[in-house]
Amino acid sequence: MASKLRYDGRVAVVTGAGAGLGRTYALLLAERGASVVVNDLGGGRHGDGSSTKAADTVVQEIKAKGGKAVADYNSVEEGEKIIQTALENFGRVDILINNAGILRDKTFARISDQDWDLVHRVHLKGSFKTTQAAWPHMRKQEFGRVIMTASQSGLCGNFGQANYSAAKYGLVGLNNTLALEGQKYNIHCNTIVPTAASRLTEDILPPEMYAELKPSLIAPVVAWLCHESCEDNGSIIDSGAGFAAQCRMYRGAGVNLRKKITDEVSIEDVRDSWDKVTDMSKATPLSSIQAATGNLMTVLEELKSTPASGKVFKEKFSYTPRDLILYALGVGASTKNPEDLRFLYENDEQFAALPSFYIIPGQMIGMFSGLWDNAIPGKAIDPTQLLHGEQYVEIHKPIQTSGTLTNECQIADVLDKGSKGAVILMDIDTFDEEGDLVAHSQMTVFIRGAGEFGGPQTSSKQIMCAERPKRKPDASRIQATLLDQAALYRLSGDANPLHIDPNFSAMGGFDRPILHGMATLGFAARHVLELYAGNDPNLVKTIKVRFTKPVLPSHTLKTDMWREGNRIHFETSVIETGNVVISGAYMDLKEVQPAANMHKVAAESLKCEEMFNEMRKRMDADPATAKKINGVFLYNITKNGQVAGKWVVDLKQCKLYKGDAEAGVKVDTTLTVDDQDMIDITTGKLNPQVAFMKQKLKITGNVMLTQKLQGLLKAQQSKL
Ligand SMILES: CCCCCCC[C@@H](O)CC(=O)SCCNC(=O)CCNC(=O)[C@H](O)C(C)(C)COP(=O)(O)OP(=O)(O)OC[C@H]1O[C@@H](n2cnc3c(N)ncnc32)[C@H](O)[C@@H]1OP(=O)(O)O
Repeated sequence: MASKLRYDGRVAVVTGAGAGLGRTYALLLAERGASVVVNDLGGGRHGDGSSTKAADTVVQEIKAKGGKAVADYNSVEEGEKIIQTALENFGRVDILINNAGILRDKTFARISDQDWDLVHRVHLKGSFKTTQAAWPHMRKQEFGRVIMTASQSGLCGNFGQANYSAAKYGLVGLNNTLALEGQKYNIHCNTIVPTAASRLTEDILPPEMYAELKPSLIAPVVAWLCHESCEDNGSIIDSGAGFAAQCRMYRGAGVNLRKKITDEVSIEDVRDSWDKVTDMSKATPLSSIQAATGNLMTVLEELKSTPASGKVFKEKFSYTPRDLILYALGVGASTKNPEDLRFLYENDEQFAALPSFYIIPGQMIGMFSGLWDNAIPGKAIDPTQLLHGEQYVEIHKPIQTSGTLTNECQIADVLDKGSKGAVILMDIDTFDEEGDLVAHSQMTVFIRGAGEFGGPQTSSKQIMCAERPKRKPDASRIQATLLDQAALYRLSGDANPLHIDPNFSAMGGFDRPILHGMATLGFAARHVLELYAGNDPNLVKTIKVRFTKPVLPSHTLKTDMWREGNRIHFETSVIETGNVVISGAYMDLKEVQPAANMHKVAAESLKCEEMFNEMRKRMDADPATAKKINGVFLYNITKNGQVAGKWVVDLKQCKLYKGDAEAGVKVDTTLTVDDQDMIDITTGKLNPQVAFMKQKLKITGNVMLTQKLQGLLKAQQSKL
């Protein structure tokens, strides 16, 4: 067996050592060689009276066993006198066990000032006075072991002991700080939380338990804490009945009540986060004040680099009929379709906003609110790498044709798409002047190269696209965009230079400025509206799209549609490239109203596409002929002579462009396409527009006709 721990040469002061725990400590330490000051005022357990008997008896006991001890009868409130006794009798003080205590139990309402003060004076002030008197001697000798005596009544509370609990918990605080201040002088301060049979507990604990709570089962724990080889400092040890355990203050993982460093905290924020505030499942010990406050520093640092998620930005957006008309023009509404007058003419009986216009008020606010600053932790947003990723809108109430709307925008989430980029989800609620919700939108912005910041890859807040049916489209609509489509669209508020400035778009990696995603969406949504909602904006409930490839102004858009109940799935591609540019898209309608001319519109679109495809096939099959021909104009002329569509077919590149010279294609000939048939201009039967174009562009050269075109031409010629 290892040698017994000894305290030879050590001088121990034990307060309240006349009975109970104090007496047992004194006896044990003396037995192991310490010289002991047995302090006891000899009063009652309520702090009344005094007598020398208690201390004297213990001193005699010690001496009878051959130990060294001296009695002290001072009150701990005069702790300096007790320490003086140690110095005078033994020349030093090494160990101080602050054990003396009294009770003045009363329910809180009945505690008098005297009850309160007396308990505090004995426990808290007494420990302070005695320890402070010993402190300089311990510092000087660079050794000290101090014990505070707390209680479960302090740690947990106990009915009828408010004064005692407060004093006992106060001793824990005193212990914590003395442990820090004494450390460098090898003064260790620890706290015992005893549950023992003593005169303080004899009528509090049940008799069967009282018998088991012998002070002698706790004394070794205290003695160990007082030994020079014990390195604990600041520990709080709960002990009783031969059991001992460290107690600690723990703190839960907690929650940041603010979303951004500039935010304030509201009472509602606290209420809404309360579950997280009080969750102790991931609690860790509060080991030091540095660790505790250091954690707050970490929280602050995180806040500084946290996206503005959660912060609501409010701003107003005013518009007039002019804005609705300009927007409609920007997304391809045209007077050539009389049905479109309701979006283009303020005196039209049904004049209204296009459904996709409901996105505009919020999008503009979102773009300029500064909400994006710091959106991606640790990354600055490079505007040249920013692309509109997805868009959702849910229309709740029709807007007037002019007015002021209020938008509330907030970042819903920021997603990490690894090496591809970051995705910012922004939610926007738009309210009218009556405070009614007009629309809820979600705008998704893709920032290329801004990923890998450790964020989530997906979000439950993202409104998802829907997969289209696998069958062939139920209907399709083709419409060419203008070369100046982006220049026109940007007048609706999105002045992003990506859509107009060649230098800026080059920095973004594009050959020339690209079309706004919202312009493409506007075209596609109009196509669906026209074919499935009778061009009635009031039938539209929701629109959702994903922009999958950029569109260039002058590209020809083809929107394929699939009806599934009141949901119209759609997908938009660019005829010239074959690229799908909008996917996973849908429009939910209150009810479906197929266009009266749907069959015709769809057939017309398909005819154009078919023609184009035939030409491409022919080009592939006959490259020799193809070499001789640069381009062909295609005109879609309605019965009343209006040009409903015009394209340049670049036969070299096998691409179809919006039909004017700026597309950069040398045109060899022009074909006009009637609603039904086609006319070869070489017959001389030119309509005025084609003649003008031919003259203007000085068209000469070969005509290349597909077999189908030749057939149609023959039929037409025979009619003529
Ligand atoms: C403050 C200012 C606010 C500004 C708001 C907008 C302002 C406007 O002026 C800007 C515009 O209008 S830009 C024009 C319209 N948009 C476009 O042209 C973008 C077209 N899309 C693309 O080029 C690619 O899809 C591309 C590049 C976006 C992604 O393609 P890839 O890099 O090849 O990525 P991919 O491998 O397909 O997918 C990687 C992960 O990202 C998700 N994802 C893909 N496309 C997305 C899109 N469009 N939107 C949202 N998420 C998209 C994928 O699902 C994938 O995620 P996961 O790995 O989790 O499956």
